[in-house]
Parts: sequence; C-alpha cells; structure tokens
Amino acid sequence: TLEELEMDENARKRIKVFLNQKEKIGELSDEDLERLDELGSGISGAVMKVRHTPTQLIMARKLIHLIPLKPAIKKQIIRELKVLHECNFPHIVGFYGAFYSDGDINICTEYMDGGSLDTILRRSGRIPEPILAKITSAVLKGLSYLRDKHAIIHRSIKPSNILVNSSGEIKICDFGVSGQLVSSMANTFVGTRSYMSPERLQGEPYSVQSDIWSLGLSLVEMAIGMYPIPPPDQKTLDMILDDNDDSSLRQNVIGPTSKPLTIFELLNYVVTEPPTKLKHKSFSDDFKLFVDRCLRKNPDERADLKTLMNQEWIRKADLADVDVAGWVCKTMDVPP
Ligand SMILES: COC(=O)c1c[nH]c2ncccc12
Repeated sequence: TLEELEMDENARKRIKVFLNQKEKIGELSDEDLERLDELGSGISGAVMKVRHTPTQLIMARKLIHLIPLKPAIKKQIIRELKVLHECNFPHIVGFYGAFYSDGDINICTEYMDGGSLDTILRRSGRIPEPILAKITSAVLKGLSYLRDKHAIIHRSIKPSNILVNSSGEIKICDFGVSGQLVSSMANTFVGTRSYMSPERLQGEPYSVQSDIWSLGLSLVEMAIGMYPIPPPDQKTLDMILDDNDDSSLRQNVIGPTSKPLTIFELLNYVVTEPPTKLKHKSFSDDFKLFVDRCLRKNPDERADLKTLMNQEWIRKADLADVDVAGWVCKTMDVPP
C-alpha cells in the first residue's frame, strides 16, 4: 500500500489523483485512442502522445512491434505487464494499461510534458550539475523501489528512459518488468551507442549493479553534452565546458577530431579500456567521486544502491532547493 512507502504528502496525493483517474478507464483498446503527436521513434518501437476519448485523458502510447509472436507468448507478455499496475511510486512513470493490437504490444503510460532527457539534452546542450543531482536522486529511489518492492532490475537506464514534467517531477520508464518481453526483445538490439555494463556485454550474470554503470555513463553524457565513449580528450572537454560565451560556437568548429567508432569498436572499448572519468574543474568533487563509484568495471567494486544514496553528492541534493520545474519549462518552452 502507499502508506508503507515513505513518501511526502504531495507525492502521495499525486498518486491518489492518478489512481482515481485511472479507475475511469476500464479496458484500453485501439479505437479509444486518438493520435495527437509523435513523441519519439526509438528502435524498440514508437511512442505517441494520444487522447483516450472516453475519459479525455492524455497518455503516452508505446508500440512494440514483435514478430512473429505465438499467441501464447503474446498472452504471457500482456499478463506479465499487468504487474505495472502495482508499480505506483513518485519516480516511476504511471501505467494505464497494456493491450495487444494487430501485431503490436501497446503500453499506455502517463504523459510527461517535459519529455525524456535525451530530447532535453539535444535542446539544452548539457544539464547543470544541481539538476543532475536531483535527477540522480530520483533514479536511485526509483531503482530501489523496483528492486525492493518488485524484485525488478531496470535493464535499460539511459537518458531516453528518464522523463521530466513541468511540475518538476522526474520518473523512469521502460524497465524490464516482463521477463518474456525482455527475452523476446533480447536479440533486437540495434543502435549506435550502448549504456550496457562490461559484465553484461560479456554475457556474464548481471544485477542492479549493471543499472548503476548505465546511470554513471548517462550522468557523464548529460554533464558534458556528448556520448562519452570514447572519452573526449581534455582539450575538447575544456573547449566545451569552459564558461566562455562562444564555447557553443567553438564546439561546432572543433567537432570530433577522430572518426566515430563502429558499434563493435565502441562495445570493445567498454570491455577492454579503462572506464570514462569526469574530469573538469566545473564539476564538484562530490559529483566526480559519485561518477567514479558508478563506473567501476568490476561490478563488485562498483558502489551499490544503498551506498550511492548515502553519498555526499546525493545527501546534499536531497536537501537542496532546486527549481527543476522552472528549468524544464525554460528548456522545453513548456508553459509553467
Ligand atoms: C517509453 O515511454 C515513454 O517514452 C514515455 C512515457 N511517457 C512519456 N511522456 C513524454 C514522452 C515520452 C514518454
């Protein structure tokens, strides 16, 4: 129940509002959803902004195209996704329901008007450290909720799976709640970049420690504004991060000096080379220490959730008063 979870009062209220809106929905179906906008076309499927006509609720609808799917497998995935109805937490995106319709698994969730952090990053260049600290605290709480209450590990922490809205809420989505869906999608990995930990890339058994690696890599990317493998050389980093006003101009002039790595070279880099570090005077020592604790190649040396939640950088973040809502509205031209 919500009572047993430590939540502040207004977080509890928001979840109650969400749940009683959800009661009006009943069974979701394709003909009740009116397409409004495209939110993102990832590799695993597209995400649309939709309106549920019977209730007028605005939702995000993710379509996962999995062919061929035997009816028994489809039914198992939809059944396993029902666990999402019990995932009610301030830092987990709300779930309205899942259904199957002409070849697609449809997952309908809460619409977040600030969108995902990869979109934000493309718009804003990079994310200020105080905002990143709030984001990290939210992600750590979300990961510990999933593990402690549902024994789930996320499996794909990355900027595109962290969502924000104009109320300043920060939530994670797209976690591996359905084992069957995870295995049905296992060999559909496509893409030019990876947030996977070295142990997972090498097919070793992995745990929530693997999510910690992905969090660390995502933090470096959001802090410097570019995918951090291979790590940019110090000159490029100084060029990007030194607070002279024409740094954005010079950033275009500089550009990547070496040719981009192929996906194989990139994955090989993660497994064979030393981990990326955050090195620049514009970042606090606490932040650099936190990232170092996340980006250890040996999962046993990598800090665990509990340790990270007690790190100085996070303790200060939880006490800090940061206007996340204002930052989201300014960055995404969303009305406050
Ligand atoms: C996979 O889920 C999503 O991408 C999203 C869930 N809710 C959203 N709201 C805005 C943008 C993307 C999403």
